Amino acid sequence: MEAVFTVGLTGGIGSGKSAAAGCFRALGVNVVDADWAARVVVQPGQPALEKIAGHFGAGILLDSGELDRAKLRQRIFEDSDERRWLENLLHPLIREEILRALQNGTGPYGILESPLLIESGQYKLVNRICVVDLPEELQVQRASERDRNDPAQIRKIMAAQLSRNERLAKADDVLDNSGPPEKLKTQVESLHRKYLQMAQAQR
Ligand SMILES: CC(C)(COP(=O)(O)OP(=O)(O)OC[C@H]1O[C@@H](n2cnc3c(N)ncnc32)[C@H](O)[C@@H]1O)[C@@H](O)C(=O)NCCC(=O)NCCS
Ligand SMILES: Nc1ncnc2c1ncn2[C@@H]1O[C@H](COP(=O)(O)OP(=O)(O)OP(=O)(O)O)[C@@H](O)[C@H]1O
Repeated sequence: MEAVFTVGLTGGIGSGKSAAAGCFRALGVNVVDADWAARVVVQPGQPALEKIAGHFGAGILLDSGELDRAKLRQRIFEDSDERRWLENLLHPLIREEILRALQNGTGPYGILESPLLIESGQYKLVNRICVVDLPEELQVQRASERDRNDPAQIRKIMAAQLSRNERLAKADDVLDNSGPPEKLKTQVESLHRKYLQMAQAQR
């Protein structure tokens, strides 16, 4: 099967990946979300969920049998060994789910939206890297407002991700999301024109 031209869309927690992805979707692009794939692989009945309950104890599940995400979030960002254990289990499964969704999608090109595009090796699945960028303080502010989360926990999560400069060093394209949403949309529209041409040229 022909590989579809694919752009990796990345940025730290609360950077505005979902906002940018929404603009690309509105333009008809097939957007695959790694956070969505990460949820699919731990649905009740999936072997990974049983392994998580075996490792962290049955208390990591809600009464409904679903994963208690808030509890697991607390555990893995307190303890980097536990986080690595979870990543070793989930990242290969997430990768398979992403590949399936990219191959099944329609649209002129694909976008893989992922917070850990570079860290997890998922960048190997894409032709280009687009980074959603903003100052780290603004990132903490937006992420903690959205999740009604303690800024200290957001900082712990950021500590498990690349720094702003490390991420920017890997970028082929940058979306500046320090301004209002309308400015992000204009930048997406301009990148979309460029990606359409690149996808066309690859065929
Ligand atoms: C710990 C979990 C259960 C918390 O779930 P919760 O619903 O609270 O958050 P959600 O999944 O929406 O993630 C929110 C954000 O946290 C950050 N994040 C999640 N996992 C990680 C990680 N392993 N390392 C660094 N940042 C992470 C990302 O910026 C992500 O967008 C969940 O994030 C998880 O299963 N993480 C491990 C799988 C993974 O690495 N996912 C990242 C996408 S590949
Ligand atoms: N330009 C902007 N101006 C103001 N608020 C914004 C802007 N862009 C995004 N936001 C808000 O900031 C928060 C984080 O944005 P978003 O959910 O798109 O980030 P994300 O990168 O997808 O985060 P995560 O990695 O946690 O999924 C949301 O509440 C969103 O509505």
